Amino acid sequence: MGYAQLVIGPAGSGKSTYCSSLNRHCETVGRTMHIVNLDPAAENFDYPVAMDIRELISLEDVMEELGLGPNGGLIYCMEHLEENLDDWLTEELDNYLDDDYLVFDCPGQIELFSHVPVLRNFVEHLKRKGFNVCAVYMLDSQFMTDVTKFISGCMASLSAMVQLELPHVNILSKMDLVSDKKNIEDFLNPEPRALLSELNQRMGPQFAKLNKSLIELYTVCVGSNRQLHTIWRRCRCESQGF
Ligand SMILES: Nc1nc2c(ncn2[C@@H]2O[C@H](COP(=O)(O)OP(=O)(O)OP(=O)(O)O)[C@@H](O)[C@H]2O)c(=O)[nH]1
Repeated sequence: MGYAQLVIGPAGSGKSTYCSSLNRHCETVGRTMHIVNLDPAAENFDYPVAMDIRELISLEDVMEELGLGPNGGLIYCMEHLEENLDDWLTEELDNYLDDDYLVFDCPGQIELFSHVPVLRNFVEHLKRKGFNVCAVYMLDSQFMTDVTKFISGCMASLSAMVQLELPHVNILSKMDLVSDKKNIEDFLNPEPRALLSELNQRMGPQFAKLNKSLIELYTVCVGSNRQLHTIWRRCRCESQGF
């Protein structure tokens, strides 16, 4: 059985940087892993690319030939990938042996892990090929600096959990940019009533009922799935000067 991480999260949240850090870490501890680029728009890589969606289709070609914009073009590319799961992906996966560890660096379009079924079907295909898959959700630590951003970050991550139905780990990126780390501690294991009271203070009274429902949802999710809790990461990017 092979193993796979699907690295997802909003655009610019640090997915590629995480893949690169993970690669350096594995090199240091003598473990082998292979990083797959699933972003048809990606250009530069700070890690060795084992498999690349751009060998199948590139965003630039799609935009030029079909006259699509960057977002529509990307969805087109991902749907093309979906159509080629049994051909291109299967052939590529055949190069990997049992026990190999693949890390998929995904595009950041939120549609892919909220409602467009491409990634879900991609995961199903990996599972059929004998891979044990988990999702790694990158969240910019700026989402942990106030209650409204925190709720929005949790909801985006929750939507990926519901859509993909995978073991799911949240990782906070860009911790080096947070000046007040104490503030983040407060959000790592928050008290629902305190969250609600803060939300109500931040928003107009007409949102009180919505706020209550959101916090109830948050409480149910955290209660039933401890994985919603966020693991924070101090990204070690010394080589990039962070
Ligand atoms: N300071 C700091 N910057 C970071 C960190 N991680 C990523 N960045 C920067 O954030 C920007 C986006 O990082 P990427 O790793 O390209 O993010 P991504 O999620 O792969 O981006 P897309 O592929 O466009 O969705 C880059 O300029 C990175 O150098 C971090 O831990 N600290």
